[in-house]
Amino acid sequence: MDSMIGVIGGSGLYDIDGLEGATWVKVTTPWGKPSDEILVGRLSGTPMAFLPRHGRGHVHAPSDINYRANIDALKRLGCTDIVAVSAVGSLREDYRPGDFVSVDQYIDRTFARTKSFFGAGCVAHVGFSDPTCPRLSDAVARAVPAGITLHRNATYIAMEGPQFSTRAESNLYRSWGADVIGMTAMPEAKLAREAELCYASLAMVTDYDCWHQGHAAVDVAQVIRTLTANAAQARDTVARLPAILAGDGPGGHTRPSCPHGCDHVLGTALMTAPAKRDPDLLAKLDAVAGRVLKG
Ligand SMILES: CSC[C@H]1O[C@H](OP(=O)(O)O)[C@H](O)[C@@H]1O
Ligand SMILES: Nc1ncnc2[nH]cnc12
Repeated sequence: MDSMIGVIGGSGLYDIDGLEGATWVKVTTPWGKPSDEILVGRLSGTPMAFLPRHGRGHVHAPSDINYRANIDALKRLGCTDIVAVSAVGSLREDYRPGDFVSVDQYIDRTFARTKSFFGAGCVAHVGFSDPTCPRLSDAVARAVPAGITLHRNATYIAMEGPQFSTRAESNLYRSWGADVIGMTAMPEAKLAREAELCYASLAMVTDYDCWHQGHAAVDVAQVIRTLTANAAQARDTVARLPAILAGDGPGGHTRPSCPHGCDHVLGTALMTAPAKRDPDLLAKLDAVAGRVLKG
């Protein structure tokens, strides 16, 4: 299979540099408009697509992002892998502002978002015990430049927002064992799984949320200060990724099927009997589930 890396940029990352032949492309989807046009080009020869999650100029709030359109658009363009860059608050002393975090578990506390491509007329249940792809997460971890502290195997709590947490909530999430907090990884990671895309996180700690007695409670100015200082390292990480992924594969821009099965989850997930499926929904699922619905 030909590989294409999709990068979803979070707060503070609205474009990437160094893409050869870079063009902003408008992608239409059956789920509505993605957050923005998508920057498509090649990095070290590997096809790459970059989508700013909040749109250029940060116009979409976390609850208003069209997560389904974003994931569909990236899949429609040919992405096989998604690296989700995000700003997070730290819920632990040893995760300091400026540190990078590789998330591999999520707690979903969001409640005002559409979380599935499937539903009435085509019901599906995909496995989500391991929401990120270990192969892609390892590659992202190896791409983080030397000198940056990287914490691996972290748990991310996704809150609805847009307000930051109360101190009682922040302490509650700490007691649950969550390591970092943000507002956007859900339902993004769930939808990437449904679309059979490998998904990995590159989170950047920007603040200590509000639980830490020794630090002021989070505010946007603090988040932006840390992000501005870190954006270059996030861009470097993305720039190093193609060579690392190519070195893991058979060479060229092809890659074998995901050894963890991310690209085959729909094989066992569809519940609705073929005769009972809704043709309108099936038509919308052409990019996301075409592999299993065709023929
Ligand atoms: C600007 S602070 C809150 C904002 O930042 C994070 O965005 P992203 O995950 O896209 O990097 C957080 O989730 C909130 O949306
Ligand atoms: N403390 C925090 N809470 C939620 N989202 C965040 N993004 C960055 N810092 C955050």
